[in-house]
This record gives sequence, structure tokens and C-alpha cells, in this order.
Amino acid sequence: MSTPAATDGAGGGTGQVAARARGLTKAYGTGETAVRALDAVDVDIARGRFTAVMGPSGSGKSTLMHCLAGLDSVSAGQVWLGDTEITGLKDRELTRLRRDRVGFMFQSFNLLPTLTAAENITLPMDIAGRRPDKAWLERVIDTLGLRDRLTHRPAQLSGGQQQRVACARALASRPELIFADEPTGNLDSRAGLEVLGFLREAVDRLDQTVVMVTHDPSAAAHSDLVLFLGDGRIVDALREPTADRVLERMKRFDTLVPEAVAKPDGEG
Ligand SMILES: Nc1ncnc2c1ncn2[C@@H]1O[C@H](COP(=O)(O)OP(=O)(O)OP(=O)(O)O)[C@@H](O)[C@H]1O
Repeated sequence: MSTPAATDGAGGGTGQVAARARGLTKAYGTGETAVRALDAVDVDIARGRFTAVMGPSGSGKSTLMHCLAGLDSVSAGQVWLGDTEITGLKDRELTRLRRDRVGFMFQSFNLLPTLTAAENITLPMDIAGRRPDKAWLERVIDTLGLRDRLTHRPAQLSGGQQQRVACARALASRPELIFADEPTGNLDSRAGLEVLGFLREAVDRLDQTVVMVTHDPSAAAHSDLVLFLGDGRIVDALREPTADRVLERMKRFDTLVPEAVAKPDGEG
């Protein structure tokens, strides 16, 4: 299924595409043990929107994110970040592109314990030898409510605050696209809600583009569009999601599994 970008519906997106894939296929291994993690996926990620990716375990969510972010090579098909085709780029070009144009947030915050919050936020830019845009950085810090935590080290911050620092770090270079892999996975529900609220604000107030992989229907409900993956394909999309509608859609995957198991000869 080809998914139109979330260019209509709620919010004020520009209608442009931040990332795009055509015929994106990723296989692991060869012969009988080969796994087709992604099977000819066509997808458009709308700029200035919050897109969630859901699906059963093993459906290809992380693989899709890694291929779109240039963290993993593809077996076939093409991927673009903005107007740049990233499939076919050399490793060094890809590293630079990721560094300059993509932000990442992971379940584990990956903050350096010896650095302050402020130092952690600007670390990727410091490594790249880039000067942060000061006005932008101030805005990110205020939007995320980190102003009075800047001199604290990670151990002096709560889990939610640490994830907010990780969020600010992803936003600091004003990337074209932010990929978040289960960003609330290690947080209690209140801190998780807070981080989702900040990602939402990053899209609404700072005009950022976010793609988030999640297992949690109420987390997905903060997005503008949920893409559902099943067996390496995009099998459905839900605009302006609510947790209930996402949950309903996810339940249909559960009912499909016993059916497949009930057909040992592999038909259907
Ligand atoms: N490095 C690898 N080598 C072999 N198979 C892999 C590798 N990475 C992923 N796979 C397989 O590809 C398929 C998709 O994996 P992926 O991690 O993208 O799924 P996912 O939807 O993110 O799963 P989960 O929700 O459990 O994290 C799975 O069948 C997985 O076993």
C-alpha cells in the first residue's frame, strides 16, 4: 500500500515531503533463513508533521526507521531525505548527512554522565565542529522547560528530564527530520506523556518533523498520522488518531495471527 503523506487533516503542514521511500526492500540473510524485513514499501513522510509507526513485533518498524535515517543499507528500492537520494551514498557522505540533517532519540537516553545537560545537548554539534544557532537553542531549551536544569548532570535529573535533554539534543541542530525509537519506553506514564507533549510542541511550535516508532497506542495518539506495518509492508494508515482507534486497529493484527497459524499448509 502506498501512503500519501499527512499533508491534509489537522495542523499546518507545508505539504512538502521530508523523507520518501519507493520500493524499499530490506532482506536479512540468504537462502532458507532469509527474512524480508521490508517488502517494497512506498512511503512519504510529511514535513512539519508527527508520524507514528506501529505494528506487531517483528513487522519491520525499526528496520523502516533505520533505512529512512540512513543507519542501515537497503536491499532494493530508493530512499530520499528531502531532495537527496541517500541510497547509493558512500558511508562517509551518509555519516555527514545524518550528522547534519537528522536527529535521533532512543529509548535509552544515551546521555554522557560526566557532562552537564547543556553540554550533552550541544555535544553532537561540538563533535561536528558546528556552532549552534543560539536563538534556536534558547527556544528549544525554553520549549522543553530545561532552563533551570542546564548545569545538572544526568544523575541529578529525573528520567523524564533526561529524556527532555535527549529531545533537546535531537532538536539542537534543527534537523530536517527527527527519528524517535520508543522514546517513552523507559519512562513512567507521566514522564512519558510529558515527552510526547514536547515532541508535539516541537512539531507545532518549532515546525520540526518527527517520526516515532512505538508500541503504545496512547503514545501514537499524539501523532498526526499512524502508519501500521505488518510483515514488512504498510498495511494501513490512520489520520488524527485516538488511542481507542489505534488499539482497535492493533487488535486486528492479533486476530490475523491465529488464522495464519491455523493454515499449516501455508496458504492465504
Ligand atoms: N540484523 C538482523 N539480522 C537478521 N534479521 C533481522 C535483523 N534485524 C531485524 N531482523 C528481522 O527483521 C524483521 C523486522 O525486524 P524489526 O526489528 O524491524 O521489527 P520491529 O517491528 O521493529 O520489531 P519490535 O517491535 O519487536 O522491535 C524481524 O523478523 C527480525 O527478526
